[in-house]
Amino acid sequence: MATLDLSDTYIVDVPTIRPHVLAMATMHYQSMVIVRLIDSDGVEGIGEGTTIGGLSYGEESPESIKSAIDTYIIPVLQTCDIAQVGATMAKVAKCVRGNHFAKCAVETALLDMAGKRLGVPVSELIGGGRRRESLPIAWTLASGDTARDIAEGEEMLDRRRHRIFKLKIGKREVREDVAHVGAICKALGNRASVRVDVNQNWSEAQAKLGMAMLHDVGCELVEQPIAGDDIAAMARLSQSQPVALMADEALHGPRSAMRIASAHAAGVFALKIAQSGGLFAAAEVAAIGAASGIGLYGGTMLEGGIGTIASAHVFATLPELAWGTELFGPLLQTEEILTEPLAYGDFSLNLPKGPGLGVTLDLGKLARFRRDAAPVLHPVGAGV
Ligand SMILES: O=C(O)C[C@H]1C=CC(=O)O1
Ligand SMILES: [Mn+2]
Repeated sequence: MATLDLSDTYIVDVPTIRPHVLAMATMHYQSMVIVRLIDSDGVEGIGEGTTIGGLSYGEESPESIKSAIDTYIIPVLQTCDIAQVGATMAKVAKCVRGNHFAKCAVETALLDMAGKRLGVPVSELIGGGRRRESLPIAWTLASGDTARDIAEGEEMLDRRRHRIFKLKIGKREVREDVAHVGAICKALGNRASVRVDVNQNWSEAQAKLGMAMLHDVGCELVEQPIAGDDIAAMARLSQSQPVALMADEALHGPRSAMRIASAHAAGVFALKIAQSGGLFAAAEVAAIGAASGIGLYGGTMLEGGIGTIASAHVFATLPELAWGTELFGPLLQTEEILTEPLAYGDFSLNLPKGPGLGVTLDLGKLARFRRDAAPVLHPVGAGV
């Protein structure tokens, strides 16, 4: 039996190394919600709930994630034996609808504590346990400038950090975007895999044209070309276009995964722990995808070190991960908020072997970056 003794939730704003240009927002910093729990035996757990661009990506914002945790989820935890993670999260699900990012942050912290109590990594508490020690890591080229993206891609190849590149498109005219992708495919040639993410910004007609043209210039995968709730149109595109369609914003946990799989509306799933509603739910999405012959990809919400390693623990349990992962979030930030940075190298991320998540929060950095204690001055007009 373990009861919750102490908890706190922080919004942490860390600048990005360069502007990150997406169809719906340009990021100059990343805002992460960090939760810390300490139980009656003094065992500590940490979790993260992070979205992109305030409310421009999804239905939860950093502020709503913090408020859902503090106001509604922590009081439920106070009534539970938090050593029983599954039972605790089932009770949370009964009391709090939706709020997947907030639930994911809390479930992460509970699993971190459970792993520490049992002396095993979190990956051993998911599915059949860990099957791989490292994961391939893609990088997103999204400076907004083709020449700069090519130079960045070359640098990543030289440093053996990434050889899978995702390009963010959907903001410009379709033909302009395809020219940008074509130039990058030509420059990086057969040394890299080039994919795109449209973040829902095309109409079906634009997607039909764009996907056909993207296939012709050598792009291997098109992520969420149209609205994620238009499953029928996703199915038409996925079944008619030669390039693979990956579902991202369309996926909100096992039931949405089942709907997309049944409709043959995607060839690939972008697995995300936060969008799925937690680590267990993400593993269920993966199982539905795998059983339906859908390729799997380990996605990110550009989390920092905690959310990134939590995702890695889940992805490391998967038998097949045909499209690799994009767990590069901490590398997009100027500083990591962990005492030891995550182990990137040789195009991969290596998993920690220690109990729980296997990472430690740097309390000095937390104090420096937390929004309430150290307000950050953002450039005027930059926003998110
Ligand atoms: O997939 C998304 O839409 C979010 C994210 C993942 C990589 C990146 O650059 O943005
Ligand atoms: Mn995406």
